[in-house]
Amino acid sequence: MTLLSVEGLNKRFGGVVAAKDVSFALAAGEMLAIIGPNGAGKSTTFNMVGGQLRPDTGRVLLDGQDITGQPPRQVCKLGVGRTFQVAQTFLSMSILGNVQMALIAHHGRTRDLISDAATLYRTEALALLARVGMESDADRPIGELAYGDVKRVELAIALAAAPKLLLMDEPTAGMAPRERASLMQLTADIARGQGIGVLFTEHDMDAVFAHADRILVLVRGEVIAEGSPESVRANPEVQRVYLGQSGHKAALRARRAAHG
Ligand SMILES: Nc1ncnc2c1ncn2[C@@H]1O[C@H](COP(=O)(O)OP(=O)(O)OP(=O)(O)O)[C@@H](O)[C@H]1O
Repeated sequence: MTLLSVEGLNKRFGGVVAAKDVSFALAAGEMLAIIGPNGAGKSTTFNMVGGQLRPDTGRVLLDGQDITGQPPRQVCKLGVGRTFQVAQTFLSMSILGNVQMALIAHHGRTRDLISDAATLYRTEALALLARVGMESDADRPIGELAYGDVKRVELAIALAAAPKLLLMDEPTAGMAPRERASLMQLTADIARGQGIGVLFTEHDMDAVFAHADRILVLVRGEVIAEGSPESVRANPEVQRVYLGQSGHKAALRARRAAHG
Protein backbone atom coordinates (compact mmCIF):
# COMPACT_ATOMS: atom_id res chain seq x y z
CA MET A 1 0.00 0.00 0.00
CA THR A 2 1.30 3.45 -0.90
CA LEU A 3 2.23 5.44 2.20
CA LEU A 4 3.97 8.43 0.63
CA SER A 5 3.24 9.76 -2.80
CA VAL A 6 5.38 12.58 -4.19
CA GLU A 7 3.96 14.08 -7.35
CA GLY A 8 5.83 16.42 -9.68
CA LEU A 9 7.74 18.50 -7.13
CA ASN A 10 9.54 21.57 -8.43
CA LYS A 11 11.76 23.95 -6.49
CA ARG A 12 13.98 26.77 -7.69
CA PHE A 13 16.38 28.92 -5.72
CA GLY A 14 16.87 31.97 -7.94
CA GLY A 15 18.40 30.56 -11.11
CA VAL A 16 19.14 27.14 -9.59
CA VAL A 17 16.69 24.33 -10.29
CA ALA A 18 17.01 22.25 -7.12
CA ALA A 19 14.12 19.89 -7.93
CA LYS A 20 12.56 19.32 -11.33
CA ASP A 21 9.38 17.30 -11.62
CA VAL A 22 10.41 14.87 -8.87
CA SER A 23 7.90 12.05 -8.42
CA PHE A 24 8.10 8.80 -6.47
CA ALA A 25 6.09 6.59 -4.14
CA LEU A 26 6.99 4.76 -0.96
CA ALA A 27 5.12 1.83 0.59
CA ALA A 28 4.69 1.08 4.29
CA GLY A 29 7.61 -1.03 5.55
CA GLU A 30 9.82 0.01 2.64
CA MET A 31 13.31 1.56 2.74
CA LEU A 32 13.81 4.07 -0.08
CA ALA A 33 17.21 5.72 -0.52
CA ILE A 34 17.73 9.00 -2.39
CA ILE A 35 21.24 9.19 -3.81
CA GLY A 36 23.07 11.54 -6.12
CA PRO A 37 26.12 13.79 -6.35
CA ASN A 38 26.56 16.93 -4.22
CA GLY A 39 23.95 19.53 -5.08
CA ALA A 40 21.66 16.97 -6.79
CA GLY A 41 18.60 18.07 -4.81
CA LYS A 42 18.47 15.32 -2.18
CA SER A 43 18.08 17.63 0.83
CA THR A 44 15.68 19.86 -1.08
CA THR A 45 13.42 16.92 -1.90
CA PHE A 46 13.70 15.59 1.63
CA ASN A 47 12.81 18.97 3.11
CA MET A 48 9.79 19.37 0.86
CA VAL A 49 8.47 16.05 2.23
CA GLY A 50 9.21 17.06 5.84
CA GLY A 51 7.65 20.52 5.53
CA GLN A 52 10.87 22.51 6.00
CA LEU A 53 10.57 23.73 2.39
CA ARG A 54 7.48 24.56 0.39
CA PRO A 55 7.59 23.31 -3.23
CA ASP A 56 6.94 25.80 -6.04
CA THR A 57 4.60 23.24 -7.59
CA GLY A 58 3.70 19.60 -7.01
CA ARG A 59 2.11 17.62 -4.21
CA VAL A 60 3.10 15.45 -1.25
CA LEU A 61 0.48 12.94 -0.09
CA LEU A 62 0.73 10.90 3.10
CA ASP A 63 -1.76 8.05 3.28
CA GLY A 64 -3.69 9.86 0.57
CA GLN A 65 -3.84 13.14 2.53
CA ASP A 66 -2.34 16.23 0.91
CA ILE A 67 0.36 17.58 3.26
CA THR A 68 2.06 19.88 0.72
CA GLY A 69 3.52 23.01 2.29
CA GLN A 70 2.28 22.21 5.82
CA PRO A 71 4.64 23.38 8.57
CA PRO A 72 7.04 20.74 10.00
CA ARG A 73 5.14 20.51 13.32
CA GLN A 74 1.93 19.65 11.51
CA VAL A 75 3.70 17.20 9.17
CA CYS A 76 5.16 15.54 12.26
CA LYS A 77 1.73 15.32 13.91
CA LEU A 78 0.35 13.65 10.80
CA GLY A 79 2.94 10.88 11.10
CA VAL A 80 6.22 11.98 9.53
CA GLY A 81 9.10 11.49 11.98
CA ARG A 82 12.67 12.59 11.60
CA THR A 83 15.88 11.56 13.29
CA PHE A 84 17.58 14.52 14.91
CA GLN A 85 21.23 15.08 15.53
CA VAL A 86 22.67 14.63 19.01
CA ALA A 87 22.82 18.41 19.53
CA GLN A 88 19.07 18.35 19.85
CA THR A 89 19.03 15.81 22.67
CA PHE A 90 19.70 16.68 26.30
CA LEU A 91 23.31 15.67 26.84
CA SER A 92 23.34 15.69 30.65
CA MET A 93 20.05 13.83 30.93
CA SER A 94 19.92 10.03 31.03
CA ILE A 95 19.20 8.07 27.89
CA LEU A 96 15.91 6.97 29.43
CA GLY A 97 15.06 10.61 30.30
CA ASN A 98 15.64 11.67 26.70
CA VAL A 99 13.24 9.04 25.36
CA GLN A 100 10.69 9.89 28.08
CA MET A 101 10.90 13.56 27.03
CA ALA A 102 10.16 12.57 23.46
CA LEU A 103 7.14 10.54 24.56
CA ILE A 104 5.91 13.36 26.83
CA ALA A 105 6.16 15.81 23.92
CA HIS A 106 4.38 13.39 21.55
CA HIS A 107 1.50 12.89 24.00
CA GLY A 108 1.26 16.64 24.72
CA ARG A 109 1.93 16.13 28.45
CA THR A 110 4.60 18.82 28.87
CA ARG A 111 2.49 20.51 31.58
CA ASP A 112 2.96 17.43 33.76
CA LEU A 113 6.73 17.62 33.39
CA ILE A 114 7.55 19.26 36.70
CA SER A 115 5.67 16.84 38.90
CA ASP A 116 5.96 13.57 36.99
CA ALA A 117 8.91 13.70 34.58
CA ALA A 118 10.74 10.79 36.21
CA THR A 119 7.82 8.38 35.97
CA LEU A 120 5.87 9.51 32.91
CA TYR A 121 6.06 6.98 30.07
CA ARG A 122 8.93 5.14 31.78
CA THR A 123 7.72 1.70 30.70
CA GLU A 124 7.15 2.85 27.12
CA ALA A 125 10.57 4.53 27.03
CA LEU A 126 12.27 1.35 28.27
CA ALA A 127 10.43 -0.65 25.61
CA LEU A 128 11.70 1.73 22.90
CA LEU A 129 15.24 1.46 24.25
CA ALA A 130 14.93 -2.33 24.21
CA ARG A 131 13.82 -2.08 20.58
CA VAL A 132 17.12 -0.37 19.67
CA GLY A 133 19.25 -2.54 21.98
CA MET A 134 20.02 0.19 24.53
CA GLU A 135 17.93 -0.74 27.59
CA SER A 136 20.91 -1.77 29.71
CA ASP A 137 22.35 1.76 29.31
CA ALA A 138 19.06 3.49 30.14
CA ASP A 139 20.34 5.35 33.22
CA ARG A 140 23.62 6.61 31.73
CA PRO A 141 23.89 10.25 30.63
CA ILE A 142 23.60 10.42 26.87
CA GLY A 143 26.78 12.52 26.73
CA GLU A 144 28.83 9.44 27.76
CA LEU A 145 27.80 7.28 24.83
CA ALA A 146 29.83 6.22 21.82
CA TYR A 147 28.62 7.86 18.61
CA GLY A 148 27.04 4.71 17.20
CA ASP A 149 25.00 4.26 20.38
CA VAL A 150 23.85 7.89 20.29
CA LYS A 151 22.48 7.14 16.83
CA ARG A 152 20.47 4.24 18.27
CA VAL A 153 19.02 6.53 20.93
CA GLU A 154 18.17 9.09 18.24
CA LEU A 155 16.25 6.33 16.47
CA ALA A 156 14.35 5.50 19.69
CA ILE A 157 13.55 9.21 20.13
CA ALA A 158 12.18 9.38 16.57
CA LEU A 159 10.09 6.24 17.16
CA ALA A 160 8.56 7.83 20.28
CA ALA A 161 6.39 9.94 17.98
CA ALA A 162 4.96 6.72 16.43
CA PRO A 163 5.75 7.80 12.86
CA LYS A 164 4.24 6.18 9.77
CA LEU A 165 7.12 7.58 7.73
CA LEU A 166 10.64 8.19 9.02
CA LEU A 167 12.97 10.68 7.31
CA MET A 168 16.67 10.06 7.87
CA ASP A 169 19.15 12.55 6.44
CA GLU A 170 22.53 10.83 6.13
CA PRO A 171 21.91 8.58 9.15
CA THR A 172 25.37 7.01 9.09
CA ALA A 173 27.47 10.16 8.60
CA GLY A 174 30.54 10.13 10.84
CA MET A 175 30.16 6.48 11.85
CA ALA A 176 32.64 3.62 11.53
CA PRO A 177 31.75 1.09 8.79
CA ARG A 178 30.69 -1.68 11.18
CA GLU A 179 28.48 0.70 13.21
CA ARG A 180 26.91 1.90 9.96
CA ALA A 181 25.88 -1.58 8.88
CA SER A 182 24.43 -2.35 12.28
CA LEU A 183 22.39 0.90 12.47
CA MET A 184 21.02 0.36 8.96
CA GLN A 185 20.13 -3.26 9.72
CA LEU A 186 18.35 -2.19 12.91
CA THR A 187 16.45 0.51 11.00
CA ALA A 188 15.44 -1.96 8.28
CA ASP A 189 14.27 -4.53 10.85
CA ILE A 190 12.14 -1.94 12.66
CA ALA A 191 10.75 -0.51 9.39
CA ARG A 192 9.76 -3.92 8.07
CA GLY A 193 8.57 -5.25 11.44
CA GLN A 194 6.36 -2.24 12.20
CA GLY A 195 5.38 -1.25 8.67
CA ILE A 196 7.13 2.14 8.88
CA GLY A 197 8.27 3.66 5.61
CA VAL A 198 11.83 5.00 5.65
CA LEU A 199 13.11 7.67 3.28
CA PHE A 200 16.83 8.26 3.63
CA THR A 201 19.63 10.15 1.95
CA GLU A 202 23.08 8.67 2.14
CA HIS A 203 26.52 9.17 0.69
CA ASP A 204 27.74 5.76 1.84
CA MET A 205 27.01 3.41 -1.05
CA ASP A 206 27.62 0.29 1.06
CA ALA A 207 24.76 1.31 3.37
CA VAL A 208 22.52 2.10 0.40
CA PHE A 209 23.08 -1.05 -1.63
CA ALA A 210 22.90 -3.36 1.36
CA HIS A 211 19.75 -1.94 2.98
CA ALA A 212 17.55 0.00 0.55
CA ASP A 213 14.62 -1.83 -1.03
CA ARG A 214 14.56 0.78 -3.77
CA ILE A 215 16.85 3.61 -4.81
CA LEU A 216 16.00 6.95 -6.39
CA VAL A 217 18.88 8.65 -8.22
CA LEU A 218 18.82 12.43 -8.54
CA VAL A 219 21.15 14.46 -10.73
CA ARG A 220 20.79 18.25 -11.03
CA GLY A 221 17.33 18.11 -9.49
CA GLU A 222 16.00 15.40 -11.81
CA VAL A 223 15.22 11.74 -11.21
CA ILE A 224 17.46 9.87 -13.66
CA ALA A 225 16.73 6.36 -12.35
CA GLU A 226 14.57 4.57 -9.85
CA GLY A 227 14.28 0.92 -8.92
CA SER A 228 15.79 -2.01 -7.07
CA PRO A 229 19.46 -1.86 -6.08
CA GLU A 230 20.19 -4.37 -8.85
CA SER A 231 18.50 -2.32 -11.57
CA VAL A 232 20.08 0.94 -10.39
CA ARG A 233 23.50 -0.68 -10.27
CA ALA A 234 23.06 -1.97 -13.81
CA ASN A 235 21.78 1.34 -15.20
CA PRO A 236 24.45 2.69 -17.59
CA GLU A 237 23.49 6.34 -17.05
CA VAL A 238 23.76 5.99 -13.27
CA GLN A 239 27.13 4.34 -13.72
CA ARG A 240 28.28 7.14 -15.96
CA VAL A 241 27.10 10.18 -14.04
CA TYR A 242 27.31 9.02 -10.45
CA LEU A 243 28.26 5.57 -9.29
CA GLY A 244 31.29 4.83 -11.43
CA GLN A 245 33.81 2.50 -9.92
CA SER A 246 33.04 3.12 -6.23
CA GLY A 247 29.34 2.35 -6.60
CA HIS A 248 30.07 -0.82 -8.52
CA LYS A 249 32.37 -2.04 -5.74
CA ALA A 250 29.80 -1.14 -3.06
CA ALA A 251 27.13 -3.06 -4.93
CA LEU A 252 29.38 -6.10 -5.20
CA ARG A 253 30.19 -5.97 -1.46
CA ALA A 254 26.48 -5.70 -0.63
CA ARG A 255 25.67 -8.69 -2.83
CA ARG A 256 28.44 -10.76 -1.26
CA ALA A 257 27.25 -9.83 2.25
CA ALA A 258 23.65 -10.72 1.38
CA HIS A 259 24.70 -14.16 0.14
CA GLY A 260 26.92 -14.85 3.14
N1 LIG B 1 18.34 27.68 0.56
C1 LIG B 1 18.96 27.65 -0.61
N2 LIG B 1 19.23 28.79 -1.29
C2 LIG B 1 19.84 28.77 -2.49
N3 LIG B 1 20.22 27.64 -3.12
C3 LIG B 1 19.99 26.48 -2.51
C4 LIG B 1 19.35 26.42 -1.22
N4 LIG B 1 19.25 25.11 -0.86
C5 LIG B 1 19.80 24.39 -1.86
N5 LIG B 1 20.23 25.20 -2.85
C6 LIG B 1 20.86 24.78 -4.12
O1 LIG B 1 20.02 23.80 -4.69
C7 LIG B 1 20.77 22.73 -5.25
C8 LIG B 1 20.38 21.42 -4.58
O2 LIG B 1 20.85 21.43 -3.22
P1 LIG B 1 20.60 20.25 -2.19
O3 LIG B 1 21.15 20.70 -0.89
O4 LIG B 1 19.17 19.84 -2.22
O5 LIG B 1 21.49 19.09 -2.80
P2 LIG B 1 21.98 17.72 -2.11
O6 LIG B 1 21.80 16.67 -3.15
O7 LIG B 1 21.30 17.52 -0.82
O8 LIG B 1 23.53 18.03 -1.89
P3 LIG B 1 24.57 17.45 -0.79
O9 LIG B 1 24.81 16.02 -1.15
O10 LIG B 1 25.78 18.29 -1.03
O11 LIG B 1 23.94 17.65 0.56
C9 LIG B 1 22.22 23.11 -5.07
O12 LIG B 1 22.69 23.73 -6.24
C10 LIG B 1 22.19 24.08 -3.91
O13 LIG B 1 23.27 25.00 -3.99
